[in-house]
Amino acid sequence: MTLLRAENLHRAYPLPGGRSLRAVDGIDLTLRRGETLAIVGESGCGKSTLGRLLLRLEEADEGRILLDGTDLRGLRGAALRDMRRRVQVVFQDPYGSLNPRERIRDALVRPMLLHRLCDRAEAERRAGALMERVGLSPAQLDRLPHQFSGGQRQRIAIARALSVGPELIVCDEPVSALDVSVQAQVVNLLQDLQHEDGLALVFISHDLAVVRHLAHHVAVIYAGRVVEAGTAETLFADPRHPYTRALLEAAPRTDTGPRAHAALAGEPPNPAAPPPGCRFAARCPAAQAVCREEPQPPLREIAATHRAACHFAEALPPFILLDAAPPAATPLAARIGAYRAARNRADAGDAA
Ligand SMILES: Nc1ncnc2c1ncn2[C@@H]1O[C@H](COP(=O)(O)OP(=O)(O)OP(=O)(O)O)[C@@H](O)[C@H]1O
Repeated sequence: MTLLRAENLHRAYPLPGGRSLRAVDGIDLTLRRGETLAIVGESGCGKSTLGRLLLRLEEADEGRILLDGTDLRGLRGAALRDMRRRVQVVFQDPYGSLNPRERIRDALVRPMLLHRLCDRAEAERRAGALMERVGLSPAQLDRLPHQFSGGQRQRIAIARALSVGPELIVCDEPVSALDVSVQAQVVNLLQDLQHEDGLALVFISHDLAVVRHLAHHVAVIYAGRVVEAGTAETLFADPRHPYTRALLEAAPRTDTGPRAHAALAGEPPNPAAPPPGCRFAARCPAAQAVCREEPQPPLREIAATHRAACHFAEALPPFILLDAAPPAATPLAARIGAYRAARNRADAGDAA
């Protein structure tokens, strides 16, 4: 069932003065066939770097990426080309990834010819069918990218990814640049395609509201490391890392309002000089001396399919999300205080 496994992935960027910025700092992931793994975290936490490593658009410094048990890092020639067919990508900005001077017909036909999947006539026929699959008309095949809306362009990018029959699509913030009303349509399309083709998706996003709707599994990244991972159901109902809780608290709650970026008090640590202890300690309302003094604890199992990297994962109080609280703007501390107060009220109610 496992399609993709990443083990101990590292990627550092050299900085002047011999220092380095550890963008991805020891990440493990598992994704099963036909499922969606969401990678979430704030801007700069390393999500896109991780996506590029999985796609081999960039090489990991260390670690393994296994697709059906084969390490992608060793692949060359025909084997690498086949991997590039099996693992496709959809980026945030389809306008950037579609050639503005290339007709949609050519954008869809070219990958099929490149991978020698069929002849041109058949590729043209398939291009028409792909347009229909993503909710566009084959009559639009001779248009250029600028003649489509943002949402339509993202549908085309998805059609292009599908054209070569992938098993996995890495989607890097695929709906973040779209209007909220269009976001849901594109997410629904991805889910339909996944259902029909048994596609696996890595869905990179800062938007927990979107992730909640489509992920089977979620990995929460902070400062280059996974701090919590589990099924979406468990993670949203019973988050055990204070960072996940803070992200959930800071995320907009409704599907109607604008999706602000998760606003958390304070800043993530400088990835070129992370603190010696837990990287979240400086922003964490539950932090104690051990969090600053001991190295960041590794991910450990706290229930079947649920892991968290926090000394106090089990000791945290039940998580209560206050729907009444205004989204996004409230500082982290106030939010933590608000859900603590709600918990206390709930406890008092239980005792009564
Ligand atoms: N090519 C690069 N050279 C140097 N530093 C880089 C490079 N690419 C990314 N970084 C740095 O690595 C860290 C992780 O960046 P990355 O883009 O992976 O994060 P992200 O979570 O995807 O953020 P965003 O959502 O803003 O894209 C950041 O500190 C970023 O500045």
